[in-house]
Amino acid sequence: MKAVVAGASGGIGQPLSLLLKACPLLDELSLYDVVNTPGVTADLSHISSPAKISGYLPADDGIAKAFKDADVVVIPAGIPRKPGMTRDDLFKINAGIVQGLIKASAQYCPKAFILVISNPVNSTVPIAAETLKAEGVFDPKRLMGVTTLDVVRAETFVQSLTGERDPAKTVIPVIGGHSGETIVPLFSLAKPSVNIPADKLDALTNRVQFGGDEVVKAKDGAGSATLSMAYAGYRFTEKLIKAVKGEANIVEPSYVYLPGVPGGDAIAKETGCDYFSVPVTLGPSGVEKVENIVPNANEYEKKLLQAAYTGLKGNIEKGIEFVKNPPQK
Ligand SMILES: NC(=O)C1=CN([C@@H]2O[C@H](COP(=O)(O)OP(=O)(O)OC[C@H]3O[C@@H](n4cnc5c(N)ncnc54)[C@H](O)[C@@H]3O)[C@@H](O)[C@H]2O)C=CC1
Ligand SMILES: O=C([O-])CC(=O)C(=O)O
Repeated sequence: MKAVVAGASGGIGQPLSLLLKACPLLDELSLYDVVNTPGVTADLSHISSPAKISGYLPADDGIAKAFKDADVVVIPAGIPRKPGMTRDDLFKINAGIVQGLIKASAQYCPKAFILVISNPVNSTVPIAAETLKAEGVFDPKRLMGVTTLDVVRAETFVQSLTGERDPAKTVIPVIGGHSGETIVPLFSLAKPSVNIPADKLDALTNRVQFGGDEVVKAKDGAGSATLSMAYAGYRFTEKLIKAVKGEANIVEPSYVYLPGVPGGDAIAKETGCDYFSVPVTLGPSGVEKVENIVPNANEYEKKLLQAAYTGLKGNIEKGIEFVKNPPQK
């Protein structure tokens, strides 16, 4: 099992690479970035775990060597937000970065599972899908936008109300997209159920939707969530690897191309969105099936969902357009 991290020298890339280097399920870890991979690789190579590590820069066809025959490609490459920016403001720069890395995946590891972290996820995943389509290697079951940080935040923020010692023991589906109002936590479907006082629900929901802004503000110009994102990115990658290796009943929300995955058509019809984050059952071929929990949302959540659909449709269209009608240079 070989994983490649693209953007490995960054704020997310370094701690994510650390967690992956320590993961006993991996045989090979390859680090790719446009800067600093020799240092990060040398440092991580001293860790006594099974995964063999190698690092590459663009020179000497580094991207080909980095991606060659990878089973899993994780992409946290691209610029992060500064205060006052939306995730959509990152589109201009990150769209092209993601497209380039997806082209490399198509060329050097066409069967890899691709996990997209780079923002705006609502648009970068459609960019990835359209690029893979154009390269003739698109398998929707193998492309996943990483929205796990929203789930992790929902679990964490609700803990003050549940009093559970381990926040991750409460499973909360968070669906929709990955930005502001497109993020919809479904606390009414928490397992075990949680009792949220009516006067606390708005604030809790808003904190999950805008948790990213909280970190951007606190970092005060030095970027956005990196450590919690590395944790979340690792959590999703580890679940995928376990599922690929045959472990059953692994479910985690992820942002996927609905018309291409089992169970997705009904959700696309209901939401009017072709890309949506929903609980995904992971298996040896990636997305085994998706679960339509939208009808189970309560009235409060259904209102949130209406706002999410509107925002998402625009973000998705923008990503598709970027590939179909590339901006003139
Ligand atoms: N999906 C999610 O929940 C989250 C997504 N993000 C997003 O993740 C991305 C990365 O964030 P940070 O790590 O904080 O940024 P960063 O700036 O610290 O790191 C980004 C890295 O990407 C590298 N890079 C740039 N162009 C590249 C290319 N063409 N090929 C390979 N590497 C390239 C840079 O050299 C840098 O090392 C941002 O777009 C951010 O918005 C951040 C938090 C959560
Ligand atoms: O807020 C940002 O820009 C980074 C991000 O996606 C998150 O923390 O959820």
